[in-house]
Amino acid sequence: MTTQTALADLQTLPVPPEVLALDARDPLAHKRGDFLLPEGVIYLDGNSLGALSRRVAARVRGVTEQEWGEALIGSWTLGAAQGRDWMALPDRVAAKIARLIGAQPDEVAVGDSTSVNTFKALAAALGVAPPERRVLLTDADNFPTDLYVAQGLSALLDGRFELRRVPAGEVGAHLGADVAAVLLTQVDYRTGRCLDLAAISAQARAAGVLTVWDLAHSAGAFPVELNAAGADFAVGCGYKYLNGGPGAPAFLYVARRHHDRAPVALSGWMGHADPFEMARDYVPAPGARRFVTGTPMVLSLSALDAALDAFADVDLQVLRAKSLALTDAFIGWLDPACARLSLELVTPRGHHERGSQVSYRHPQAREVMAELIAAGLVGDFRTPDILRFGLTPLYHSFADVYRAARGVQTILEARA
Ligand SMILES: Cc1ncc(COP(=O)(O)O)c(C=O)c1O
Ligand SMILES: Nc1ccccc1C(=O)C[C@H](N)C(=O)O
Repeated sequence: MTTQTALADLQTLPVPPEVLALDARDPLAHKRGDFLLPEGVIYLDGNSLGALSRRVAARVRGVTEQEWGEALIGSWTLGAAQGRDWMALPDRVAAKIARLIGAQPDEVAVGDSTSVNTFKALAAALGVAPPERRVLLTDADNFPTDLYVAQGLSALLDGRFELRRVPAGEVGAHLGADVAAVLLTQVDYRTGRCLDLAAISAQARAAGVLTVWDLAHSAGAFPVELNAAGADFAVGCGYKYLNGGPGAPAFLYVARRHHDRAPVALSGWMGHADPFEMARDYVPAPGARRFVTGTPMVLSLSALDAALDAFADVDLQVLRAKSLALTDAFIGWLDPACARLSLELVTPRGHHERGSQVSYRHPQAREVMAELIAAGLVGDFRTPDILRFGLTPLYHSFADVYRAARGVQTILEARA
């Protein structure tokens, strides 16, 4: 039997009653109906590109056809009166994201990519750090864009800051008197390992080091408490767990205490206190809005705005509990077969150390993932040997996860 045939009926694979019982008790089960997931696919890649929700599809149509097509320029200038406040979109979206990351609405700026916001955050952090601190500390295995942006900024600043890369687990030991800021991604994109944001932020603060958190794999996956942790800066993606769509605008968090001191590296007119005054000199808008650079990306901001409504009635503790239950279940269903199938779990088993994904090492990970995807089980391969499965508590059922675990097992058994 080929693996394709073995997996042909994955979507309809019978699910044991105890798994169905988990779905029957799932307080978020009704959320799945909000999403337009393709037939015949089990999609475990919401940590790369979140799924399309119905309200996003409808909103994008409305913004395109009515707000743009019919009202044209009026949607900028007459917007508020007609409920089409394009100019206020970044702030409206910021307020929705703020709730998910434990921040105040005026501490969040929305727009640009995560990479660009990482640049803004690092420049702001280095700008408020005491001048004698000359090291920018980061995880040696950080996501590439974080490393590249840090390298680029360090070069731009003529090497005034040394980029020091250490293993994530050793960051605490490197928070010395020469360190200005530390850039960390909370959830490792390969392994799904989650750093203790509160503990590290507290430790950094005690050492006089500013924190810059990349929440790409955190925001919308579980509650983040930036204010409570005393975190300084953070960035994150709009298109992963927030489901804002491909290339969705990203966010930047700047703690209030830094607003009036932190330099705005990309000081554009849309972060000006009064853009249409067309003044010669930059005067920052109040709060984090000053970090918005150019014209709001209306189509993609509208999509993200609509996508975020899926979270409006969601208790984030419930979201976290379901995420952990899903990842626990997936790990548990595959555990007995791991040794036989050369799968090595690289995601931590401890709840406090886990994001919302499960990753395994496998010697033929690239080929295995290609087969899984061809069979309708979509996860990711990440170099050099990682199989990665993103579990999203808003739209996954325990039945999906059961079938996915069976699918992985079937493919690997057929190869063995
Ligand atoms: C940790 C992390 N940071 C940043 C990014 C992406 O940044 P950008 O949206 O600028 O491509 C990703 C994924 O693409 C990521 O996983
Ligand atoms: N933005 C993308 C564009 C194309 C393909 C993947 C991405 C991802 O986001 C990858 C993700 N950051 C990851 O953790 O692997």
